Amino acid sequence: MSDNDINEVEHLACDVLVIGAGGAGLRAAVEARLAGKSVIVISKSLFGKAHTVMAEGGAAAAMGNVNANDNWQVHFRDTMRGGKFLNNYRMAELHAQEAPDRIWELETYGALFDRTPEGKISQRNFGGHEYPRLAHVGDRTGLELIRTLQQKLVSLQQDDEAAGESESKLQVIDETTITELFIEGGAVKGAFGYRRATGGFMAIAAPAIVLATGGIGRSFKVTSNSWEYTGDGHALALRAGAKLINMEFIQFHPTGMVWPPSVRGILVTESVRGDGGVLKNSAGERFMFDYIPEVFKAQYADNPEEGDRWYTDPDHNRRPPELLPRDEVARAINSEVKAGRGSEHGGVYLDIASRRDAETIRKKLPSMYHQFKELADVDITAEPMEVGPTCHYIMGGIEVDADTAASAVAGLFAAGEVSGGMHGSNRLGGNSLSDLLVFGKRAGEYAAAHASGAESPKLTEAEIAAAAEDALRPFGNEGENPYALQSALQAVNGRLVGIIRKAGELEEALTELAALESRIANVSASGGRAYNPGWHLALDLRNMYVCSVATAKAALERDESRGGHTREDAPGMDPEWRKINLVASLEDGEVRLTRQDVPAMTPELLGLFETAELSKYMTADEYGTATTDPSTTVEEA
Ligand SMILES: Cc1cc2nc3c(=O)[nH]c(=O)nc-3n(C[C@H](O)[C@H](O)[C@H](O)COP(=O)(O)OP(=O)(O)OC[C@H]3O[C@@H](n4cnc5c(N)ncnc54)[C@H](O)[C@@H]3O)c2cc1C
Repeated sequence: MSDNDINEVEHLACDVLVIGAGGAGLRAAVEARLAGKSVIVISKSLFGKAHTVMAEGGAAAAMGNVNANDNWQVHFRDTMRGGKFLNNYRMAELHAQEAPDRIWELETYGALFDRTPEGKISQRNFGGHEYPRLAHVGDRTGLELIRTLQQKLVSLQQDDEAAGESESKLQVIDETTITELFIEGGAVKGAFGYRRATGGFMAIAAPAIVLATGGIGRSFKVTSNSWEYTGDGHALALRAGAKLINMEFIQFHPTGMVWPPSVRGILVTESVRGDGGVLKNSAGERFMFDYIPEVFKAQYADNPEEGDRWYTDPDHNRRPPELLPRDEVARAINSEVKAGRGSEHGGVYLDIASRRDAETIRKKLPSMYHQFKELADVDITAEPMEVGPTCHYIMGGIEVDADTAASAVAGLFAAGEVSGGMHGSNRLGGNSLSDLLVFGKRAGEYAAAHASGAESPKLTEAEIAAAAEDALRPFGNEGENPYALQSALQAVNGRLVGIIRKAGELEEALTELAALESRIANVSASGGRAYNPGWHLALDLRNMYVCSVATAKAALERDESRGGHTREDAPGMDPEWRKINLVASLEDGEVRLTRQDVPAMTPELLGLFETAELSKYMTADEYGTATTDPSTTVEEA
């Protein structure tokens, strides 16, 4: 039997297919199974190996365990401020309201969070959050989250067995990459993929699909993301007819490792700053005090003494500027390095050694301690770390309905990092783990509901054969090596679409990307189909390409600076741009951009902010109708 014999295709079927086994995918799978549906979860990497497992700092939820003043309204306000008011307000509202329940629910599934002295779930400070809000397990929160959700999956499988089912109705297939979605009449009906280990093909019929594939970070060389984050879900959705929004907004986390070169980009958790670490330049100055933007001046300390007092007395002092939202801190580091005040290897210093005792550091930041000791031979209890910005997260993603997580394609849902809107132009730390729990659950629930009313779809041999032919094309090509092409793509993005952008450079990026298009279409793979990472990368490249074009086009169009999009030639936020989402779709294989209104916040939610604050972001006609209720002002709510 030849390699590409159609008879080798495995045929599977389920009610709800979940693509991605990170936090969003697993939470969706649990919900869909609890709703009585048969579920298949597919994961490109090993089961359990997802971004979620790498999450360090914690999950943001206004439980009020450490500061009783916290509540969903304060969390909502922080999230909108962090996103510079471009967020889909309804997603931010649902997220703030439901995150505490999603965390407590994890406890009922068996999660063991760190505790306060009174025995409640402990919560830590993070940038942009007014109160300590991140439920955590040391600096290994994602590991506990994934462990717990996997355990829940196993218990649901055991329930199936106890109920006498011959096979569980919740199946997990790992090391399998989905390369195509099947669409008929504007609705999804299944997916096609290959097993990485054997190269064998698989076709899965399903009336409802949840995309939970994470981000795009591997389109940049310096990134905290791992190999599988190649924008697959974003690209699958585009090709299926769904839309992407806000693709210009990419988060460069301020603190990645910068030395040695082999580990450049690996994340240094924000918890280091949340737990007292400060940023210094080569002159030993705490430079963040020079970078507090006008819109945040009221909330951040303007001197080190007040900033330091805040750690023990947050009710009477303002936060230190090291805890500004990530976009602000990343830009500040970039400016210090550019001004010649950087560290030896092109970053700045992050110092916790002079601020906390060695035992506290080792207890609160065990992974960071080991990471620096083992990878850089630096003892963070005795010396500062060298850090610099690293591509970390994409705020842009599949446009979804806030309540149902449904995309524009019938039966196609999205949750977690692959979806867009929730975080506006910049995500606050900790808001991703809570986002994926809240919207993972919703996606599972509504996908199950969609499947209930749907007929079992049929996949045709012709469409399966076409998907197989596409997947095998690199073996017949005589083009370039996929690794060389990935490097070329990363170089364009890093040089021209990075942390600071200019119109001329973005135009250059689009020209260079266009030149890469045919080279990527002609990428070649050699060898057999079993365990062939070169072939796998060849298939991923077209996804990275289309995401990169969407980002560069939107970054060129948005001539203002906001959150994770900084235009040197258009500094400052423009209130007119705040009203606009840039929406990408695919027409005849080309990425097209359209402008779409950002949904207007309800008067009740506008009323949670003071007019003076809204006036910094919005035009007068937008906030003019806001009635500021004195009982819910920024200080009191
Ligand atoms: C080092 C690090 C630390 C972080 N710390 C925090 C933190 O403390 N708090 C916080 O809120 N956020 C944090 N984040 C961000 C957060 O972890 C991620 O945004 C989040 O986990 C994304 O979850 P997800 O479920 O959307 O996707 P992921 O967890 O990324 O999972 C994606 C899944 O999709 C699969 N997949 C991808 N493509 C395909 C395909 N084609 N076919 C089949 N499967 C596919 C992958 O194999 C994987 O199973 C951190 C991120 C990193 C990198």
